[in-house]
Amino acid sequence: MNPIEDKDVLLQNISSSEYFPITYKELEQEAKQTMSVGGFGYVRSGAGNEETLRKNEESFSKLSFLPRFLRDVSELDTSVQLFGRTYPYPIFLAPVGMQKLAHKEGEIASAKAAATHRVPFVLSTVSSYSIEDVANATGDSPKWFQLYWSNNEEISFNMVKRAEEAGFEAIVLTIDTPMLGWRVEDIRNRFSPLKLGLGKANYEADPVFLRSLENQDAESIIHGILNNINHPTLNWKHVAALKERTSLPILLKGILHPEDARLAVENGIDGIIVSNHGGRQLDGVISAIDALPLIVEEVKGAVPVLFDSGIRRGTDVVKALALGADAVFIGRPFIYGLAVDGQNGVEKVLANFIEETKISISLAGISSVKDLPALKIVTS
Ligand SMILES: Cc1cc2nc3c(=O)[nH]c(=O)nc-3n(C[C@H](O)[C@H](O)[C@H](O)COP(=O)(O)O)c2cc1C
Ligand SMILES: CCCCCCC(=O)C(=O)O
Repeated sequence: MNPIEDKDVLLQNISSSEYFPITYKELEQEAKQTMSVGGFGYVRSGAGNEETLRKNEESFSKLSFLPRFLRDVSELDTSVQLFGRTYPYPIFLAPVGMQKLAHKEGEIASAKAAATHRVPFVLSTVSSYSIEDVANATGDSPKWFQLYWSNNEEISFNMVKRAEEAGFEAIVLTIDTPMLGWRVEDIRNRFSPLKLGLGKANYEADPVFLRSLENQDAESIIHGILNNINHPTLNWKHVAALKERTSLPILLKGILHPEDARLAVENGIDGIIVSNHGGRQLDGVISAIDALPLIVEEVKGAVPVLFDSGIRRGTDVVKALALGADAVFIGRPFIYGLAVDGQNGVEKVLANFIEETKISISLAGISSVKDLPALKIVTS
């Protein structure tokens, strides 16, 4: 594929009479206009003093490319192979719960937008539409399921079984959220989406969860979710038990310490997602991009290493791949696109990411995503 062959997206951006924000800051500003104060605050904010949220972006700015020239960059291969499948770009959509906060069509709109680009969509456990709703709306497009462990582990196993039956292709177990971080903005806004019942679709559709309740009225369902969603006992034994219950690849999301990466490989995990949850969990942790090379060095190619937290534009995608990530997830930027213009907004955000990524790889003198680890990056 010629990197500048498909100029439609760029031309659309330049010639369209309808304004659509391009940069992250512009997207954030536009999204703010369409969302409730509590909803926007929930998406935008990080934990504590937002040190990590800021660091995630600042660390990217400190990385500089050392590009190569006089190489033929007329053809570009952006595809990536993971778990026996080929995806057209190294860009996926991160699991983000309760997307109705951004748009009434929530995950259905985002998943359809991902499908138009054949980009994998990761459905959160606490989504506003269920596993089955999203599967029915998106056919055979690539989808993964993100699992928040339930204290009643049979609920976890049943959700994974439902995802498997609905055609989801991988399970992402989030390990950095045994409980919610200290979210100052939400406390200030008195905003608790789970207490409002915004993330209940997968629970309401789960017979094992419903059977675990004494009553099945709205209040009991929310109470049941809250009893299960904080899961401080989660440990490696649960990971082993999960492995026994599914044949799908399992990725652990939230790894920052090389030792945990080593344990993940030892425990037969299929993939690692280096992430600090977008600075929403433990404030003061290392920026995810600074943690990435440590994990890549430890894992030595034994399993794919994926990345999220702080990706704001195509050059960030290229930096993460150059530092050894096999693919990256976009979080807040696509949620802002969803808030601004539903499915269309997510499609545009993705199109802009894809175009800027393609242009940046070529300008760095590289012709294939697989060769990006050869691109030199310095800290300045
Ligand atoms: C509003 C919001 C909700 C999120 N919900 C989930 C979730 O349900 N499960 C999960 O594993 N991560 C969740 N995340 C974290 C994302 O998957 C991802 O790690 C994070 O957004 C990356 O940071 P970035 O948005 O700054 O790029 C959420 C993030 C946001 C902003
Ligand atoms: C205790 C888990 C609640 C998760 C809520 C969704 C999420 O991950 C977030 O960052 O917010």
